[in-house]
Amino acid sequence: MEGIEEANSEKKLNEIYTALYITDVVSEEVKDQHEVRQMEVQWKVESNLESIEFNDIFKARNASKKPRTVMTKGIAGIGKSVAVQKFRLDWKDGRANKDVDFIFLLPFRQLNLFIDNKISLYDLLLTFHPQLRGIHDVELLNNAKIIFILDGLDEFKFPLKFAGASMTNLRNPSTVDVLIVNLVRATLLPSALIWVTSRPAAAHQIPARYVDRWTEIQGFKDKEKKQYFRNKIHDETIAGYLLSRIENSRHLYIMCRIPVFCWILATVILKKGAKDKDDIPKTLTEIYAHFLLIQCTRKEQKNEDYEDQDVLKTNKDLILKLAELAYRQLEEDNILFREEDLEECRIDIHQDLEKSGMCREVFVSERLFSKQRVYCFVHLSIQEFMAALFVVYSFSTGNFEVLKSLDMEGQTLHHLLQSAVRKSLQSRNGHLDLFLRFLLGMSLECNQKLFGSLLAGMQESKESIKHTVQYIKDSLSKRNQSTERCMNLMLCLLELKDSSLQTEIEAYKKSKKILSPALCSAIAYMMLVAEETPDEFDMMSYNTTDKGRLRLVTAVRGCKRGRLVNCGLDKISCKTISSALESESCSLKELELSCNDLGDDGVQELSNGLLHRNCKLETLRLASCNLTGSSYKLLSSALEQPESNLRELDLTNNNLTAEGVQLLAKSQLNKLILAGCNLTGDSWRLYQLSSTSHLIHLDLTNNDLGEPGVDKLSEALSHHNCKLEILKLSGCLVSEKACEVLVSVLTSKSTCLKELDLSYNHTGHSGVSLRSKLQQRGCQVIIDPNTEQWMEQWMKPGLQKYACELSLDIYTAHPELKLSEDKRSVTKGEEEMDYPDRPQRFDVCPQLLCAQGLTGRHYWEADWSGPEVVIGVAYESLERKAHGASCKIGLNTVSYGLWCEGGQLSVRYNLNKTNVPVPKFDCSRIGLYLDWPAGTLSFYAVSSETLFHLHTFHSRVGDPPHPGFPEPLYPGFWLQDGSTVSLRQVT
Ligand SMILES: Nc1ncnc2c1ncn2[C@@H]1O[C@H](COP(=O)(O)OP(=O)(O)OP(=O)(O)O)[C@@H](O)[C@H]1O
Repeated sequence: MEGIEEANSEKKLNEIYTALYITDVVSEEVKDQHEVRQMEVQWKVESNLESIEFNDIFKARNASKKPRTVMTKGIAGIGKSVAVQKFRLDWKDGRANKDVDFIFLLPFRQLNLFIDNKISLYDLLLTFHPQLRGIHDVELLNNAKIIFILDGLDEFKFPLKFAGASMTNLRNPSTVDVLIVNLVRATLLPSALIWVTSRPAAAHQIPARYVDRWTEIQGFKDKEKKQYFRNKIHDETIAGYLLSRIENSRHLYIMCRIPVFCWILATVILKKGAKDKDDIPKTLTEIYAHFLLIQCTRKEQKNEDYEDQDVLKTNKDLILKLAELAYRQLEEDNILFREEDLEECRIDIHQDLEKSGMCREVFVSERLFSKQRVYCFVHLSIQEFMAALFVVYSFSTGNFEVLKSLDMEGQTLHHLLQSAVRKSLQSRNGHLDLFLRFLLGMSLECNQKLFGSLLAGMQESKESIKHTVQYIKDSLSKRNQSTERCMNLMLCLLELKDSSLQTEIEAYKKSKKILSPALCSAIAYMMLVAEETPDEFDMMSYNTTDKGRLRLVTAVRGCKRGRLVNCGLDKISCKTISSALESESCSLKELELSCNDLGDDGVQELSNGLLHRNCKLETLRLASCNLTGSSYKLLSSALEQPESNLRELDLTNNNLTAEGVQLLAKSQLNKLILAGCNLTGDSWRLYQLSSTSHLIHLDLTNNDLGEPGVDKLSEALSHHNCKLEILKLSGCLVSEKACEVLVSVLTSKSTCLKELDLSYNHTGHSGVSLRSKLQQRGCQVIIDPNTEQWMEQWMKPGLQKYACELSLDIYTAHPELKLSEDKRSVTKGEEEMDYPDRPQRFDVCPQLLCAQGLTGRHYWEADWSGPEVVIGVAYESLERKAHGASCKIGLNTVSYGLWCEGGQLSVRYNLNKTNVPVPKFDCSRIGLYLDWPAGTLSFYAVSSETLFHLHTFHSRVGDPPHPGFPEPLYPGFWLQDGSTVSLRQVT
């Protein structure tokens, strides 16, 4: 086979070798983070993971010490064996690793053959490298610089037991598994370097403590995919056509990162190219079926047109014998066969193998050992394909005897497929995953046609396919399924051309069931490979845990609008998002990351993507993300890029410094939201901001600008550059006097302004006058009723202006909650109060609500003491009589809560729990700010007059401009025994 068999000719290997993308830092300790990135690279290999030159695999990186043992993982056919051969060849040709004395390549598939005998490491090396015979002094090996390459751990049939006794002597015989264990744990040849390769599911057989570096082969990047096909298909037209077809199909495009798949596809296309280029096979089964036909015609009908059915008829016997061999050996987990194995399947080594005009290339003889010949299929995936063919054929001819090991519970196709799914799920190393995909593919009527008379006996199968699809979906929902298994099951559905997949993903969204992290990985992957993806991806519509959400992040690159609000995103998620932004094919234009504690580290990661020339983002929302000064520096450098597309930025509820404002002033933004950013009248840069020629919409809601601020803004508004059309100064301490300044500026010259929001200020008569004057010029001015009552209230600084009067509602109080006379304080004791039964009373949960259902903007504070309390809000529909999560504040979709317990604080909504950073001061006073129309609820720890932002929830039930909460919200509390909560008078 190309790259392996023919590469016995080294020239061939140098010719066909196309650069592989190998990445670092895939340690088991960061497995979760890795899985996210793993999917990321599966989508498009152009991720921001650093790549490694494989010849440098043993070099120290980032000041760490040189690794002794390197594990390289990679899925089937990704190029592990080719990579290690090229590594050895480059060394042999003096192109790399010149200081190394010996490289010993020991493929596990061949090591299997030694398992029955005891052999010393020295003799084992002699068997593989007879040239060593001249070296009698074993000490020489001990002192030499040696690299052992142990290729294909997944193909080793025997467990590696690392707890066994050590051996140190090269000449002492032992079983080959013991030799490997001692090499890896450095008791044998401690100074030798070890490179192990494996398919992912089997890599864990070497404990993480013995592995110094984890790497992964990710396959071909885009450039290399193209290069591979151009090298392989010399006809420019066919190559160009194939590449454009691949680029148009997400599924094919993703598959083509896998070299073996490229090879098979190229072989098929080369043969079909002249004949039938409009019909590019798409699923794995289709492609391998075509490949089989081509292999069969290689010898006898080179370059001649052939009829598929004739080929199958002529070669039926041999195909079936090979298929039987493939299946029998797969059952045993065998990939190398001896002559007796072939004879058992009636394969005549001389005739059939010689003849293999039909299948010659499917076999390779490895005459490694003088006494025995061993064979294998040219690639394991072809054995997996042939094995599936044997199973389907046997089933179609009613030969159930040979299918005994599948433990079928009946004799229908559904029973067959179901037992195959079950078996593959039980497999320890995933060795039946690909087999299963082929088996399912072959059970489709449309694919059976490809096999003509071979599968003529198959019955109508639609019902069975329906049952099987359901069985796979049920298996996917099981909580203990690993990511790899889930992924394979999803790919099985693709192979079955199951059109309900998208509907299924929608059903997962609506389902009350908690989606496991593994299922989330699979869902994200499927969203990426789906030919049609939704315009919007809203993370909160999936019912899962933080871990699940981290896995879902990858899906963001497949849509135009990504909403990842309140998702507990961290630095790693930002890296994933960033690499999406860098990708040429990512169409993300709107990204909402509000209410995640990203901090400066998160923005640092994000800025790589924002700075990238491929970034197409137009809108970025980072409200309540705890950003500080350095975040603004990073953001502004991204915004200043001439090619930046970003036009809308929301920084609501972050602490924005004057320097931050100055930085943003240089941007090309059209819309900037700086609500609640702690700006004051002294933030003199405001002038700069509003006089930039790009800005059309500026929202400064809830900043204490006062007169000095309005003065500066007025100056900006009179600037000839100012193009502002919407200006929001709601809750900005705009007094009547300050408003007069606005009147004089805005009425003295022409203005672009179309909307001016002056609500929650005391603008008095000037406000009324401004409104009528600007109305005539086509500008809408929003002001509050001009009443004395509110005058004082709206001119209070900060959130105090929204202070509201609350009282505890005794009719909702649990019987063990004792209220104070003034209904502003509550304590949980053990004694039951004599409260009358009420439908609104909490019977089980020690909880109560306030009497006021809030809409509009409101601020209130509560003091708490005791072991544990929950402070939050709930809709009236919160359950009162039930046990469990449906009635407790914060554990369902109808309430939000801050849990205060000992020194810890966490916020909860439904399944989401986010620990919030605890400030240094005592957190016994909590402030809550509800902006009901905007759909935000913020929690603060209050110390003297300072508010420390803890967390903001964002409800986006409706679409802008009315995004807020759907119903009034009632403040409420849950108390543990001995705890007290008191509502404070906010002045
Ligand atoms: N770098 C490469 N350049 C060109 N072709 C490649 C490259 N790597 C792999 N191939 C093609 O893919 C085939 C499979 O590669 P290889 O056997 O190395 O995969 P593998 O990762 O070892 O797979 P498995 O886990 O199934 O053993 C090769 O025979 C060759 O045709």
